[in-house]
Amino acid sequence: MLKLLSASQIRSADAHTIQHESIGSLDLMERASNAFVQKFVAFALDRQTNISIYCGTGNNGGDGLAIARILFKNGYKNVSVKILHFSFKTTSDFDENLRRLAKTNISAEIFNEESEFPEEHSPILIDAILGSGLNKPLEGGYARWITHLNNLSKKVIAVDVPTGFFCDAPLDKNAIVFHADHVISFQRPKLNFLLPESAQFIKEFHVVDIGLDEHFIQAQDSNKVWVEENDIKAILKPRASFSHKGTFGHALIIAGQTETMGAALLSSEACLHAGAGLTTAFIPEPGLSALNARSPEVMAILGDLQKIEWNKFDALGIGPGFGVQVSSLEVLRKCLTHYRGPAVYDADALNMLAANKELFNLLPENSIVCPHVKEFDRLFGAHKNWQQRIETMERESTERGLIIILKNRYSIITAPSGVIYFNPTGNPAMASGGSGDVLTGILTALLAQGYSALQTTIAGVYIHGKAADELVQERKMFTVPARYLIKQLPITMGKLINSFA
Ligand SMILES: NC(=O)C1=CN([C@@H]2O[C@H](COP(=O)(O)OP(=O)(O)OC[C@H]3O[C@@H](n4cnc5c(N)ncnc54)[C@H](OP(=O)(O)O)[C@@H]3O)[C@@H](O)[C@H]2O)[C@@H](O)CC1
Ligand SMILES: Nc1ncnc2c1ncn2[C@@H]1O[C@H](COP(=O)(O)OP(=O)(O)O)[C@@H](O)[C@H]1O
Ligand SMILES: [K+]
Repeated sequence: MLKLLSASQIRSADAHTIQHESIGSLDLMERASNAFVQKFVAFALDRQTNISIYCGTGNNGGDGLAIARILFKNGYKNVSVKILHFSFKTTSDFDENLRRLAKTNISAEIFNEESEFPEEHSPILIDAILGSGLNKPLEGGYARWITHLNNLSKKVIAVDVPTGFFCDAPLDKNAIVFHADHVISFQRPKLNFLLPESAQFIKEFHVVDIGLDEHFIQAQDSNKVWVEENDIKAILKPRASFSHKGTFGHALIIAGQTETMGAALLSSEACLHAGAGLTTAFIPEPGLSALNARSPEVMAILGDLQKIEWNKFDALGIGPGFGVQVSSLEVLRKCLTHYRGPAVYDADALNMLAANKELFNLLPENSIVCPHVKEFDRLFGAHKNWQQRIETMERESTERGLIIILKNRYSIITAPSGVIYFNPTGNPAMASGGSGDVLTGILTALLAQGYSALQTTIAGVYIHGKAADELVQERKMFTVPARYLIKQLPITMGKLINSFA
């Protein structure tokens, strides 16, 4: 897992690396600029393309000047530099890179706040005006120039952080920010890249390693971490030779009503595919033929609550398509009072918990709750922004001992320990009804197999997104309906296990 750092912690990591690695700050800037260019070439395959690099006069601007020189050396001959010299202050590394640029044939123009805007013929703009040093919202000349540049509707690649974009403070939707098609960011994703409010400013971000001291970074005081594939490989265990269905637990999925039986089918089928030894679905009677037709491996308990032998099950998943009527509420109440094993609460189970706070207070420690944003706000109240939601889930997890998954592009997981995990996998092809039901099935299956609630959550959320990523990347699928996701699960899990051997 990689620790996520604030902008000021990254600055300390820069300073530490410079001090302890006998590398000058200028060399670090050169390294960062080289790393940027290595990634950038994929976005400008034609080396004849005109590229305009807009630079400020701080270190982000210094990067821009170095990038111009490195691109030129790499065969991009139509690179031009535009320096927005709005402040008398320059950094020494900016100054030195300006001297180095002067020795090349690259054209560089200087503008001040009042300058008229130059004609812009380049289809690609590189944003090296302001980076992580942003300390107040853009106004005056910066605001005027960025608004103008945004209106040109060019392809924009930002260096480290788009100009005007705060890395850590809550994003204002009316902020003036240089809108970026791609951000090539140094060493770590910045917190706000991972939150949906960034979508209006950034289409895609990429992170490049610039060789900052990883020991120093990992020792920083940050409770936010970025999950990596190796973490999942370390969690998942291969299946032992003499294992049998009893080894992998018996999962109970409580889901579905007549009109939403699909949710029960999807979650129980996902549970089966994610490796539960036995899966039983508690469903209303009209769903039986569909269940048998779709997943003959799955057993059923039909409608009658009294038939559930609670202590028979190693894991429970409740909620998908379950409804919030009195009979469902009765089942949920029974779960909370009669079932003592690990459990996942999703969808309508969460809606009922939101409407019946006394039941919410009965949730045992280490229960997994997996709301999407609407369910989250129903449970915990309205929030102004995602940073507030993160604060709430961190507090609720630590106070109640729960594991909370706030589902999104980068699903966020909070644990009773106070650690906040950001999941990297998943993609917009998953954005259709049923994807969440599959996640519930995966989580229940992992719990049944004996993984701890936290291991289950970190691995389950990762596998869910990774299966969809593989379908998009390897099979070029445009959308990934839930049933395809389910079929991919054993393949994805197999790769994660086998590549470790
Ligand atoms: N060794 C390293 O550290 C490395 C750093 N690297 C690069 O450096 C970048 C950070 O550079 P930076 O700290 O110089 O800040 P930058 O973003 O260029 O801003 C310049 C100055 O603008 C000012 N300012 C802020 N907000 C403002 C506003 N709204 N309106 C007007 N002015 C505003 C503020 O000055 P102040 O207001 O404090 O006087 C600020 O200092 C980082 O993103 C990466 O690209 C890499 O090369 C790797 C090695
Ligand atoms: N744009 C996206 N990028 C990544 N993951 C996504 C995206 N859209 C949806 N998902 C994932 O799909 C799932 C949707 O869950 P949910 O909203 O509960 O769906 P449903 O209840 O309809 O099954 C979540 O795990 C979410 O993270
Ligand atoms: K920038």
